[in-house]
Amino acid sequence: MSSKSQSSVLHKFKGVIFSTMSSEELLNSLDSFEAREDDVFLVSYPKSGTHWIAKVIENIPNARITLTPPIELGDISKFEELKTYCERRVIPTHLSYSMLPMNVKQKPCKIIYIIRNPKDIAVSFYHYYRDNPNLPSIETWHEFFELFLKGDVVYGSWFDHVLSWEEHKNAKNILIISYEEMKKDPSKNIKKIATFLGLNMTDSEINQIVWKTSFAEMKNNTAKENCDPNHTICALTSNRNLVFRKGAVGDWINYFTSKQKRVFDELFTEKMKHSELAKHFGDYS
Ligand SMILES: Nc1ncnc2c1ncn2[C@@H]1O[C@H](COP(=O)(O)OS(=O)(=O)O)[C@@H](OP(=O)(O)O)[C@H]1O
Repeated sequence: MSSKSQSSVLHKFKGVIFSTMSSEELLNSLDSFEAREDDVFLVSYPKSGTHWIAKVIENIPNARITLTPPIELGDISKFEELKTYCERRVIPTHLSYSMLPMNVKQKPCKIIYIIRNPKDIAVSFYHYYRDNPNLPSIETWHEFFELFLKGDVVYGSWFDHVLSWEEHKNAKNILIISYEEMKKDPSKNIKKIATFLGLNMTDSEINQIVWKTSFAEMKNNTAKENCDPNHTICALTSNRNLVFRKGAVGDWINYFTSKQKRVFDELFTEKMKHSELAKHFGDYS
């Protein structure tokens, strides 16, 4: 760590590290959030592709939705702010299942859980930590790898996050979307998302969304959207330039040493041995 200490920008809530952009008061009050039956929660561990899926949903014709800022970003006034949205709310969050407001679990709110190969997440997260003034400074990939492995990063351990969703993966109101499957067949997955939300689309509308939400197109539009506070769906920065880095599958190979790969794979095999969600990564892990 250099210029900033961990404690100046981070704090712990229920054993999990959060940025001070999520106030303790807000986190303590999550259970007082009033969910609406038609709310859609867009849930992910950081760097799993949240902005991508949000953009897909925003572009579905006649969806009549409003993308809100993350539920855990800000202070206690957040819940009042969320009440002001009249349209169907799409609410992003990086919270694990156990931290999700009670009310969301009691209502038939729809939940889209996005998953991604954790090695690519680690690399994406490393760059994000390194360049984000709202997070502690990280000197090297090696340093970040050790923190990621121990879960000593914002939102905690990737393993704990995914496993918290594992037993809910077959619930009727939960849709699992994988980054790798989105990359392989965006049309199929965009259709899956629309159908899950009860919306129909023609093939030509789907093709339009594939184009509008391609990595190149989204990266090109960041300059425009950076100035628009309505496009802040990231809980850790409002600077979208930090979000659109490479958009590739398998970039981990350029960072992991063979020893790091072995250590990570051993931990993965041990922690994820009963996980069906892990199968979504196919050959990429
Ligand atoms: N359209 C599209 N296609 C492919 N990949 C995309 C797309 N949009 C975002 N990304 C990549 O997703 C990574 C960021 O994930 P999140 O949006 O979840 O980030 S955040 O946690 O909300 O900040 C980050 O991954 P890396 O490039 O590997 O760092 C983004 O580049």
